[in-house]
Amino acid sequence: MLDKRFIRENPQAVKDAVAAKGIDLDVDELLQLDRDNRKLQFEVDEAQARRKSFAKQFAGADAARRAELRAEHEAFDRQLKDLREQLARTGGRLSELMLLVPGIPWSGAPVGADESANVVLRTVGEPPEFDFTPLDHTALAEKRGWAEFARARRVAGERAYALVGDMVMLERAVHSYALDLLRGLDFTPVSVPALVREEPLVGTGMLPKAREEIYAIPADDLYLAGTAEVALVGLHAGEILDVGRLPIRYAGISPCFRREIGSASRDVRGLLRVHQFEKVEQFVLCAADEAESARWHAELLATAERILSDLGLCYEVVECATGDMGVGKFRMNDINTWFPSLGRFRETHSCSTLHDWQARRANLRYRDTDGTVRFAHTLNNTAVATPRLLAALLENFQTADGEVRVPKVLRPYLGGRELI
Ligand SMILES: Nc1ncnc2c1ncn2[C@@H]1O[C@H](COS(=O)(=O)NC(=O)[C@@H](N)CO)[C@@H](O)[C@H]1O
Repeated sequence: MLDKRFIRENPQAVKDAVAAKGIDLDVDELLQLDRDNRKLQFEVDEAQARRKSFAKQFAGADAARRAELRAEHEAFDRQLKDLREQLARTGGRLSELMLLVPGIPWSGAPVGADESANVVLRTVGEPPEFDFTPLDHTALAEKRGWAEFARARRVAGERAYALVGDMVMLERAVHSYALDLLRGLDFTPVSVPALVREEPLVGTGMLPKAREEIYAIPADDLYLAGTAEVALVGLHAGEILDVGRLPIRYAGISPCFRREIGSASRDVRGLLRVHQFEKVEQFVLCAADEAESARWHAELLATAERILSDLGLCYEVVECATGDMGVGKFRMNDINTWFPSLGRFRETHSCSTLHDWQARRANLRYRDTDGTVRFAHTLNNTAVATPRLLAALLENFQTADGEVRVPKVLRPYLGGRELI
């Protein structure tokens, strides 16, 4: 959400963002609704003031005059009721459109309709060379009995999987390593609900836009969140935080659920695109200062790069285009990791700066040193998301006889084993 005053004063900037992000929103309709809404609000306020004067006139009037005043009063009340109904309709429509307004993308974002316009900023490490024909992660996991696909699908339908044996231990090792690393950076681990109400989904920007991607549980008016980011944004919603508590840094952990309607035919095999997965999420809530947000964006990105470098994986950092970054983003960098079976890089991390776009929706505020109450800035990035990252580890570190070399940083979590 943007500030209405900003939209009134910068209509072209908002229209440019709408076009660059491919949003279906008529900014002129919104501005007209805003004018109508303010005019109606003024008329209602004025009418209510006039209504108060009736009581005084009534008190000093004789019987005949009172009868006249009563008739006027009834006509007047009908008119006020009608005004209030118009105001409610206009206000409701305006609130709907305000939720569609995109965040203004930063000037360095490539302008383009989708990820094909993304620009690779740097590639780090080298794709592994094999002196044998490497297996893809699905074949390797099945060969080693590390995953159940067919049986899991009998239980949970398409894209379901079960991790078995050492794959479970590897997943926990990856998460524990990421959590320990984040704790060392003063991020507080928080295990958050994946069962959430509608408000934090609206606050994060997942609703109204991506409703068809979210599992809903209408019997309880609940939803399954696709990322811990939702609960982390919602955690302090409605509070006014003391500026001394900022920046709030959370390492959020939760299962993540996604219907993947938009990708129905893609990655239907294996562990790359599933309906339920586990993620450690980097989340920052900081003061409303662009330099502060830029600093945290760089830190969150560097931490994800450090994780991939520590794991020994080859990756590229990408500047996301306006049409790929999503409605609320100011800036988004993806990190794509090398997958030998694909012979290309696939996204494993996504780092975003949102300035106060989420905070306005979620009512996330803080009291500044001068006493001013401001909307905060929020940022997020993946630390690790499994099983997609496990698939990368299996494929990149497999040996000719189907074992997997354990990255040094994970060995302490796997009883010191160098091979699984
Ligand atoms: N359907 C899925 N199956 C497996 N992994 C997924 C799926 N969707 C996303 N991921 C993993 O989760 C990471 C983050 O997802 S994201 O939507 O890009 N971004 C977020 O959720 C942000 N909150 C940052 O984590 C992705 O980079 C990918 O590694």
